[in-house]
Amino acid sequence: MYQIVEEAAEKIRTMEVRGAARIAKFAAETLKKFAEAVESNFDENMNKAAEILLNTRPTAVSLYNAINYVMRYEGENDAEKRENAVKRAEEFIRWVETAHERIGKIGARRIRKNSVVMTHCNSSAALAVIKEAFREGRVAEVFATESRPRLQGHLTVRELSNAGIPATLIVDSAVRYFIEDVDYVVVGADTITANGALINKIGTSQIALAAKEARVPFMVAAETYKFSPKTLFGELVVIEERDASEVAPPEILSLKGVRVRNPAFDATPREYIDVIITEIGAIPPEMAYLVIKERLGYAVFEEGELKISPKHFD
Ligand SMILES: O=P(O)(O)OC[C@H]1O[C@H](OP(=O)(O)O)[C@H](O)[C@@H]1O
Repeated sequence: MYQIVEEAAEKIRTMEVRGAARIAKFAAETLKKFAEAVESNFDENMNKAAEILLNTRPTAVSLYNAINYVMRYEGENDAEKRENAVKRAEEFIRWVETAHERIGKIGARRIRKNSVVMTHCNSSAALAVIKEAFREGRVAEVFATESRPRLQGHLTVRELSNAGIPATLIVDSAVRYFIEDVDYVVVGADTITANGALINKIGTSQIALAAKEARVPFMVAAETYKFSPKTLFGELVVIEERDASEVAPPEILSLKGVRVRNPAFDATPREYIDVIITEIGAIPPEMAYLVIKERLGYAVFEEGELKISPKHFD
């Protein structure tokens, strides 16, 4: 029974399944399958499964929000709890599936005709905006960064090519070189904190700096389940540091006195962000607190532990 969960966790850890939205949806799908398979001790088994999924990648709060949403199931007995958990998992999956279309439409409106857009990594939310803007004649060309070390930029240019959108792939260090040719930066999010900071793929904050200097608007596309309720209570976002072997070959890793570091994400303060495009509207980063409160539900401390009861609006 735990095989479903262990295998899913491994796929998230190794990034076979990646991207903040995809891992969240995948976790909800996995919990749904697991709930359907649990025969007894529903609470105990579900808690264990949730824990295994949670301990895969620490940074994207979408994973936490997905698991938390499903785990707030209710019921008098195991059968009722199962039914409710499955229902909640399906609700969360629908939330993921419907958000992009709205984000695409809202985000596209912010982009003027024939613009050049720069994006980083591979974000399904940012691509939703770019693709819709292209359909409306607003995007003419896209600069996509390579996004070392995992090269998600290759996925992005492949996707752009499939959509017929002219794309230029650049190395991450060429961002400032090309920023003058760009009208907008559009990136995704792994987490938005209560104070409106963006946690996204390593290198995002450097792009934000270059964009600010060149007065290029910096837009973030983020579904509301990327907002972090935990940060409202002072918890800091854990930045995942991945294995050094993703960055350098063995002959470098074995050099005496040399350390190789591989943080996967960085933080961009809200001052660098013009707007966050969510499925409920284009909001300033200063409004993150309200999104967390209104959209993700209330949070309370119970026996010293933070408990969050997510709500969902259609
Ligand atoms: O949810 P969507 O918009 O698809 O992606 C959001 C973010 O998730 C990715 O992380 P990783 O590649 O899983 O480390 C990137 O940082 C990307 O910007």
